[in-house]
Amino acid sequence: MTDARQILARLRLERADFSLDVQLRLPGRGVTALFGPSGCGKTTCLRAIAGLERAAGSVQVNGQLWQDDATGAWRPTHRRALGYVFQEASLFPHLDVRRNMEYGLRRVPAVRRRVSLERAVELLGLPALLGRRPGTLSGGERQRVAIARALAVSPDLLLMDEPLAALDAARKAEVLPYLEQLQRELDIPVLYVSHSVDEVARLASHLVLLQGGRAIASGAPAELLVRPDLPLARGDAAAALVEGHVRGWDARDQLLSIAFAGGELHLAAATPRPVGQAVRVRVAARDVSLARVRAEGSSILNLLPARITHLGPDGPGQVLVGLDAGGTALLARISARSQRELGLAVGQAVFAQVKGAALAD
Ligand SMILES: Nc1ncnc2c1ncn2[C@@H]1O[C@H](COP(=O)(O)OP(=O)(O)OP(=O)(O)O)[C@@H](O)[C@H]1O
Repeated sequence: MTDARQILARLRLERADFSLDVQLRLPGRGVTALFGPSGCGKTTCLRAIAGLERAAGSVQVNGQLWQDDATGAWRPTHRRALGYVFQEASLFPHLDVRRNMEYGLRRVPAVRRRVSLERAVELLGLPALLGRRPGTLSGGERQRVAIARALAVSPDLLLMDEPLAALDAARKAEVLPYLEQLQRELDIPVLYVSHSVDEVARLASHLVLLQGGRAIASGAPAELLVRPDLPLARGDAAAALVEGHVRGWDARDQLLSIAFAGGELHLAAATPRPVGQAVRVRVAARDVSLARVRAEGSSILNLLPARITHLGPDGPGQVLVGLDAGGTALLARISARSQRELGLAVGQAVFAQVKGAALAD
């Protein structure tokens, strides 16, 4: 990584039945998702970076040293320029939305204010809610206030701990576009704890996989999601992330065409998207079948020439197949019988038949 903007953290911490031992080198911009099963240490990592938990090691955020045990440097949490958003918004019930936001601002010197309160209010769509008390807001609205409050302190790093986990699907869908918007509009790096692959696929530009207090992989989501040696590529939820751009929309058939390195994908879509817009498409492994020859007279719209890069068992009677479609990695989950009957082997050219695909955003 040559970019001077980096987040570096070396964190070691021992508990009775848990130990954290990670060395993170993360991009100093964009959204980095910390992903892993319950109890793997995601929250502990975030809290240690914030200085809420005392881990041994060092923390450096885009050139600012927050902790360095080698020199004894330690900035307490209130002197780290960070915003923290929790699963549940912890707002003062007796203050209206504006006062809740102003409360967090008292400690921020005027010279450090890069994001104005008005800007944060506007980015999270809150102008109409400023006079309301938290008790009168929906869960999604409360969480938007919590995010705006964290932004208004002009943080150098925004830490978000499962900010959508307490919301139902409809409220999640309401808040997600705001998270995307603030990512587009503000240049503030975000560490985002999640155990939802959907959120990672949609928001993350970098992904760290944690397991048992260790970082087992760190890299681009599209690469890690399909790595057969990692848990994400296993099981029924496995899906590849295809990065491409909108080529067009067919109004009669309500189909969106997405161009990507391996060809073109057609997705059902009721509304058009601007031509040229960058999009991510999720292609579930179970929605990809394989053929040795180009199928004729098939109802499958998406047929992509690909080469097999990996073959391995994945559960009873199932095989995970890694594919390279013109430089884009895909996964297929097929039956062991099909693999045998088709005589599939690594290196072979096949046609990937994609039955379904969905925009990740
Ligand atoms: N205050 C604490 N005291 C003792 N053990 C703790 C404390 N907080 C967390 N732990 C333990 O440390 C380990 C890591 O917890 P952590 O909350 O970081 O996991 P997580 O990946 O964020 O989990 P989840 O997805 O369930 O929130 C777990 O075994 C947990 O039980």
